[in-house]
Amino acid sequence: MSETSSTEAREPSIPRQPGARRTLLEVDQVVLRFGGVVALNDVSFQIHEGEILGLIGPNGAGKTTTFNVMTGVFKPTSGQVRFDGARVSGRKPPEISRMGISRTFQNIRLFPEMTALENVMVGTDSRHKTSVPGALFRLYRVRPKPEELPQVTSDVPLLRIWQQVRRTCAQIFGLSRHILEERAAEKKSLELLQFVGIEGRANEVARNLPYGDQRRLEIARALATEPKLLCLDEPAAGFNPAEKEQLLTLIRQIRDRGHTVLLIEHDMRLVMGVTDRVVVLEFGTKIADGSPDEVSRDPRVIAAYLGESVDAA
Ligand SMILES: Nc1ncnc2c1ncn2[C@@H]1O[C@H](COP(=O)(O)OP(=O)(O)OP(=O)(O)O)[C@@H](O)[C@H]1O
Repeated sequence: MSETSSTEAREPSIPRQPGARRTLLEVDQVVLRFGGVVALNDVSFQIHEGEILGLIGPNGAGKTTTFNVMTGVFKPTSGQVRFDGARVSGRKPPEISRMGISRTFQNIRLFPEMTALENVMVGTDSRHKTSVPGALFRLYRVRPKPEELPQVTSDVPLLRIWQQVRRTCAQIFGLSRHILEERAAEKKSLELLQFVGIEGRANEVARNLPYGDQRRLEIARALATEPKLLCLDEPAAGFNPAEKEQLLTLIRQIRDRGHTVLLIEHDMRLVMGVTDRVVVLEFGTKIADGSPDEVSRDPRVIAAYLGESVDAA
């Protein structure tokens, strides 16, 4: 399980109301200034374990900036973010990823020359135990499980003997932990490609994939880090209605796999259809926090969306 390396920053556990879900992430009075621009103005909200929380607001409201503060890209001017009882603010993005927060980007950021499978395998790296020297020099050997041993399958006598020798050596001397981790990563990555519905594209180079598949691939890569909290930044951008419908189902399935989800999205039908709760920002300030139904009837939210009802927006 992801555990922070330093214990000194561990905060007292966040109080929990009887019967209430555990608070997984807490944004606490966060202010972020870029020179004279106040991008986030005393923003506070919580994300509960197992929920799908929508983060909405008009353009420039501060949604992506909130993601960036949560994932360590920006350090808040004041206030802090706590995740799973530990302070996030001030940590580097890779460390925050290991703590269990993962994200996708508004503008897709894949490794364009790598295959879909390789892109997802990169995501599994943060969970590997073997260091670079350990991998290069095969420093660590572990006793493999029976199914991990080299198989003896050939009918050609000489080849069969060679396979038998390899199997016996693996039984006696063990196998490189790096090799076993790579094999497990490949298996897990293939399963994730299947989960997001693009297993047939595993060996295609990412830049050649259709746009919708690139978005799904980003989600698979983010899931490969085994996040407790997955942050999706406008995952439906550029999707047609049928693709949005599939995405809605996928987001629910992600939650059902045990991940908590934070969703930034402009498509209100999607937000209202999939979220349990919605936080609304306007000009860097939180103006509403409630169920999709409550928020869509909130006069301040309606005014923020230029007088239209949220459904219409
Ligand atoms: N690196 C930066 N430097 C200066 N100002 C920034 C920076 N990043 C964001 N801002 C400003 O912070 C404010 C919030 O921007 P942000 O991108 O978080 O909004 P958003 O709600 O995600 O908008 P959109 O829906 O258009 O993506 C905007 O005024 C933006 O110009």
